[in-house]
Amino acid sequence: MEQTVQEGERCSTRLHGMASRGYGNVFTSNLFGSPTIITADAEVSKFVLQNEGKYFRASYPKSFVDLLGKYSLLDIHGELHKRLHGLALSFVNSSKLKDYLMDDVERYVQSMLSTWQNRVVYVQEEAKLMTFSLIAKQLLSFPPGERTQSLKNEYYRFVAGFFSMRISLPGTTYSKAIQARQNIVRKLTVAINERKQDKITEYKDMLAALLDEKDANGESLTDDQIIDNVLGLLSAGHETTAMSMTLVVKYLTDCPKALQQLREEHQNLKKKKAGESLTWDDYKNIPFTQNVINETLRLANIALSVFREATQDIEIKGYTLPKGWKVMPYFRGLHLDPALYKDAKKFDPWRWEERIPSANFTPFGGGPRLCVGLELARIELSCFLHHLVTRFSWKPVEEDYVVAFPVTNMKKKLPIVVKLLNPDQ
Ligand code: HEM
Repeated sequence: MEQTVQEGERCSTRLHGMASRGYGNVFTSNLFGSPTIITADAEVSKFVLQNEGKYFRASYPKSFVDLLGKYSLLDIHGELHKRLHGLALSFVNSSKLKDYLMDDVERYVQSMLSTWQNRVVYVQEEAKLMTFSLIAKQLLSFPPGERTQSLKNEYYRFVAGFFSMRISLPGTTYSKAIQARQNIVRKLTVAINERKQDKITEYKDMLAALLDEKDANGESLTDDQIIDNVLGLLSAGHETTAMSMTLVVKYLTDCPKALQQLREEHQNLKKKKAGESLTWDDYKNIPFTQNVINETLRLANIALSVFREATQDIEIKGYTLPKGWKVMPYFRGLHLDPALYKDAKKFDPWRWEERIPSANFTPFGGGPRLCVGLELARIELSCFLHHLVTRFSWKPVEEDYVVAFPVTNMKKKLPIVVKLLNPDQ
């Protein structure tokens, strides 16, 4: 029987209230001032993701668009989206990962971990610092140091604006974020101009790819388009991975059996010595590590949801989703649904030994907007885990817990103390 989803019909009206209300459902709310359908139903969510461009279009809150810019991947559609999505994807495809991006990851991970002994380490802080430096290197060839640091400082004022009230009065978080965006734009304009004057053509970074890009008529991208895309990748590509690194440490701390099995998998890799790099072949040969990563992504739900809008009335599973309504596939609801995952709130990497339907697991979204950096993220996590578990043991300094809204964070930034497994190394 056909149903039209009515406002307030089911469940909660506040996102963070949903965790206690049961899952596997379609219900409505009013978010960011718009009537919104929230779906934690695998079939409906998959339909929404797959039909991007047909019945749905990405539609992020105004504050996101103000900050990321009108040419960021999140807010472009149709042919331009297809072209720039393809370009971003080609920048982090498997052959580039294998040929040189994985080497960067190895270097940056090892450099971070080399400073972790004999002090309290706030994993969340360190991971964010490292992944920011890494993406700044991969996008812009910025070396670690002053230039990256100054970009990072502006970035953190900028990112604070995403979930703030859109109030443009002096001193508000939002207007500080807009100011930070302008500062970042200035820095990126300098980088573009330097590159245009530079005779060296050997850069292998995303900026080089964006500067070289031409459409069918031979037209290059404008500086505004390039800047918004760099900023989009900078935002999409580092805190997500850093938070996954942080949470995997938390989950392994609480599950010694998984830590033990993970450590053995890495120690057994062709009997590697601690400190030796993880190679591409190793990466393809660590199934338990991939299970740990999947389980971390499932439980952590770093991307809580994505934002879409129905472009026409559309019926799915007996529901009519009205044209113009916002639609949010809510990944936390999906990934913690006890009907889909037994003991859904338990960290259980062994559950991945059974096949789990792809519609039930969408940490990277799906359809035409599937995350372009998913393999880079998996490699960063694999290299991090490899060096962490083969070189160190650790203990939490104090109890810490996950804050899940509006973005996932550890309340105390996950303080740990780290010891070398083998002090003679
Ligand atoms: C654990 C880490 C990550 C998670 C959980 C994650 C999650 C997601 C999700 C859910 C989307 C879909 C957005 C939508 O449909 O509207 C997405 C898109 C995207 N991600 Fe990631 N991501 C991660 C890492 C990365 C990395 C490392 C990069 C950098 C290369 C990256 C770049 C992007 C880009 C550019 C998009 C936009 C794609 C488009 O709209 O065409 N992500 N990501």
